[in-house]
Amino acid sequence: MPSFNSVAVIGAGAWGTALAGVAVRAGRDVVLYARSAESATRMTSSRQNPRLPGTQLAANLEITNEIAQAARAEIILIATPAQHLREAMTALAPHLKKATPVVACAKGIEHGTHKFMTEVIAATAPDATPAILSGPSFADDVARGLPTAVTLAAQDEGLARALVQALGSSTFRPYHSTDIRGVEIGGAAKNVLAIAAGIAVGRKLGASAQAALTTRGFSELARLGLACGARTETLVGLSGLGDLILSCSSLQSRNFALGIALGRGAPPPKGKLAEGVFTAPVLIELAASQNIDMPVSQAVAAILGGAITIDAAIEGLLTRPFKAEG
Ligand SMILES: NC(=O)C1=CN([C@@H]2O[C@H](COP(=O)(O)OP(=O)(O)OC[C@H]3O[C@@H](n4cnc5c(N)ncnc54)[C@H](O)[C@@H]3O)[C@@H](O)[C@H]2O)C=CC1
Ligand SMILES: O=C(CO)COP(=O)(O)O
Repeated sequence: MPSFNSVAVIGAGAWGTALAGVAVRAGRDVVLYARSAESATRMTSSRQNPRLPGTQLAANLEITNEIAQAARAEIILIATPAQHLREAMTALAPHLKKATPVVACAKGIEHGTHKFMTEVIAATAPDATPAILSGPSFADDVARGLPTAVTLAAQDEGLARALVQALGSSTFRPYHSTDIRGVEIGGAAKNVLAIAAGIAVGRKLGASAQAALTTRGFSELARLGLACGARTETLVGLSGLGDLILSCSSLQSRNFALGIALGRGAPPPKGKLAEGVFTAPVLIELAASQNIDMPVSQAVAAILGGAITIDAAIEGLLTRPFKAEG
């Protein structure tokens, strides 16, 4: 099993900064890459990141604006938004050493190409080794050192284990897997379903409806996952059901919070990345291409796209024909 000592995190937003802290806690040499030279300089002197208020950056965390410096690390974690992954990888790829593990930490599916996160990595850096990290984990919780568990998948089980050893600690517990596709489908779909759960809460449909929507949401996530080759144990694990439960029930979730605002007819929270908005149209295109019925995700995509009102979408879901559970 390889052993790794250095980690670079690309993307100095909330999640990238929290993950950089994780790697420091695990005892690695860590560099955090910020795209803007100005924010790299500011973070270096203030030891704060406005995207993660209240978190003191570790004294030994290096912050850089030089992509070539970041590319020298033995492990790369990419924590940009999903739709920015290709751009970040394109800048990084020419500097990477062969076979460097590049771990996708974003949750989404690429517009236009329908590519999952590790597929974008493989397309932009064919000599790198893609992996994925996903699970129920708010950046703020992770940055505060609260206990969290996630799934970390790579095609090669030995590599997945080695990445877990390099990043894991008592408060950040990755479970290793080789089911890359299962991990990335769970992370992408849960954001769309969290918007639906938020809408139900914002519309005051009640706790029972919230539980029913979350469960039926899981059912469609699992249908798509299985059609795409994911394993059941992944779909019911941390990166699937675990993250879905968190995001469909916690006000900390930006996707859930967006749904609540929509349900109330209030303006969406400002300056907050809600990946489900970008994932919804691609997710339903992907589902259609696999002949998979995803009524809840379809309703979210139609609401976000302005094709249907929230009331009409709710009516549509409630009047679907009765059928066997599954
Ligand atoms: N915030 C959270 O609690 C969690 C977020 N995630 C996922 O992580 C991803 C990022 O989310 P956040 O960090 O919360 O968003 P954010 O909006 O706080 O930060 C995104 C960062 O990416 C940077 N960025 C954008 N394009 C870039 C590029 N080409 N090169 C380098 N940096 C670039 C931006 O400058 C910004 O600093 C999303 O896919 C999200 O779903 C996953 C787990 C937890
Ligand atoms: O992915 C997350 C928790 O696992 C963060 O959720 P939001 O992006 O909805 O805030």
